[in-house]
Amino acid sequence: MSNILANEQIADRESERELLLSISTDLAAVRNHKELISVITRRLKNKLAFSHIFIGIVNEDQSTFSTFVTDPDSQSKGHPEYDEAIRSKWPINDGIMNKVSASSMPLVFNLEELSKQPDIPLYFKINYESGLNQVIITRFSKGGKVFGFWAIFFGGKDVLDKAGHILIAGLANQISITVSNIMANEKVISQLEVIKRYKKQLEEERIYLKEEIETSHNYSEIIGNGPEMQKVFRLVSKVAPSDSTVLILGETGTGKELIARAIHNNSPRKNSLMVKVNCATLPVNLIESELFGHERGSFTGATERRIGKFELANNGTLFLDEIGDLPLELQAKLLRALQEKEVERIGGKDSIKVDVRIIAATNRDLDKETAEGRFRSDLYYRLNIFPINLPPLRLRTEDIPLLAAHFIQRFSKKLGRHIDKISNSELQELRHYNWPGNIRELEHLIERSIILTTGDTITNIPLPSPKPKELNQPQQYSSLKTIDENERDHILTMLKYCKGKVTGDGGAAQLLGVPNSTLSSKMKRLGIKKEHFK
Ligand SMILES: Nc1ncnc2c1ncn2[C@@H]1O[C@H](COP(=O)(O)OP(=O)(O)OP(=O)(O)O)[C@@H](O)[C@H]1O
Repeated sequence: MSNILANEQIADRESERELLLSISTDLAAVRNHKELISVITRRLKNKLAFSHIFIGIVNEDQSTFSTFVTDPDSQSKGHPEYDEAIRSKWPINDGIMNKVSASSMPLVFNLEELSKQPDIPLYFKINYESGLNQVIITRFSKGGKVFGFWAIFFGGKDVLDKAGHILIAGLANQISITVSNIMANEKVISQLEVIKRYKKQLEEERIYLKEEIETSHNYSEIIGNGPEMQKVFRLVSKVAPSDSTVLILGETGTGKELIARAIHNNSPRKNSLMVKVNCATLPVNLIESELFGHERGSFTGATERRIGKFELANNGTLFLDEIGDLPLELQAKLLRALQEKEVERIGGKDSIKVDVRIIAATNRDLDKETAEGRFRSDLYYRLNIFPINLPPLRLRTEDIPLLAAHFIQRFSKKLGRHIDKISNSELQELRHYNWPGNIRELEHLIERSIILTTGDTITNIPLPSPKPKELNQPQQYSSLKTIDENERDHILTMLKYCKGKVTGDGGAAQLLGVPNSTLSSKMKRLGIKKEHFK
């Protein structure tokens, strides 16, 4: 008789060993939660006759645990509190899990008895209320640290003998290895996601830089032989080697960005980036994110984390173009960043140290803007450390022949033409024109002339013609007026001359050599309305 028992026990152990061996092969192939639950239910449900299983993982706080997987066919699924139960975080120190944590063997609990406790965790309560009677819970541990739990719920009572407990302990060991592999796998996947996001961001930055190089660096030659520009060049060479903040002032198209690049390229920061931010073209919240960056989800539309131009310019130069147009609420934030030399991304918690040289530019009269409360005086003082005034082209007509030759050479090469001269009479015309759009206007006019010219000499420059008398008189620009006032007067003169035509052929935007949108925004800013010029 005892021999028969011994034989049966030997046979049972054999079959358990086989089960452990074969399930370990299946578990080794598991990659995710779904496959894990599928192997456990497929291989063990009949053998152990359980009703429901649950695997929980200890959270980073080490004092709570959360669901890792549950049996999708559990009979407790219909319970009204089931969803809440599997979504919650549970304290380990609940009188049950802390006991399991301390035991190397599975522990058995009677759900009916547990349910009599006033503070029974919801998870046990709903399983009891769903008709389950017993739960066997085993800890998962690694390197002496408990990192999860495996709970097996049964409908009957006293369903497992000692051998069953030993089998569960053995299985728990194998399942814990699989769970830990899945967690490691998920960590790698999420890190890969982060790397992918960084890669995307770097790609965006690369595109930004490429565009910047294509649009600006090719045009880095600065022409200017006359005394006005020579004075500017002397200032540039004095200030470039230092880290001083520079404020470049001048009308539109006078070459402020070109000078900013020259300062950067002649500074010790030349091997890092000069990053440009146009403070006039973006709405407030976008400029803030443009300058300081944002964390993912910090505002609607912030689907990715993005670094700001301050960070991008670290160790280099930040060129704040149209600084006079920066909204007041951002002026305070900019001032703080300049003073503290650190920035905070929108939605971020930490400050990031930045080492950035600032060059700012504007065509506004900042003295007036400050006096009228549109520009913070403290920010103005902070920026106005080394001002450089760029003269308008009408005050340095001696540079016109060289500039014209420079642009003729550039555009005939670009357009594949062989034009290398301009007739004397046309050159005289250029010298007498008033250049409201300054060098940019000259640049555009020469490009247009090259397209229209058939021989090798430009004989006709499509200057606004017949030129309105007043446009040929530089003295109309009063040095007593502010840049804005002069600009307003000039735009009005042009609009009147064009009989109120703002855009299109022969319209004021074309004659001023600026895009339609630029003229419209200038008119808005300077308060120019239809009734003023019609
Ligand atoms: N001294 C110069 N020599 C050669 N090209 C110049 C010079 N100054 C300006 N330019 C050219 O004129 C155009 C306008 O210059 P830039 O964009 O630097 O002007 P800006 O003052 O920054 O204008 P805005 O105020 O409208 O931004 C550019 O294409 C630039 O290359």
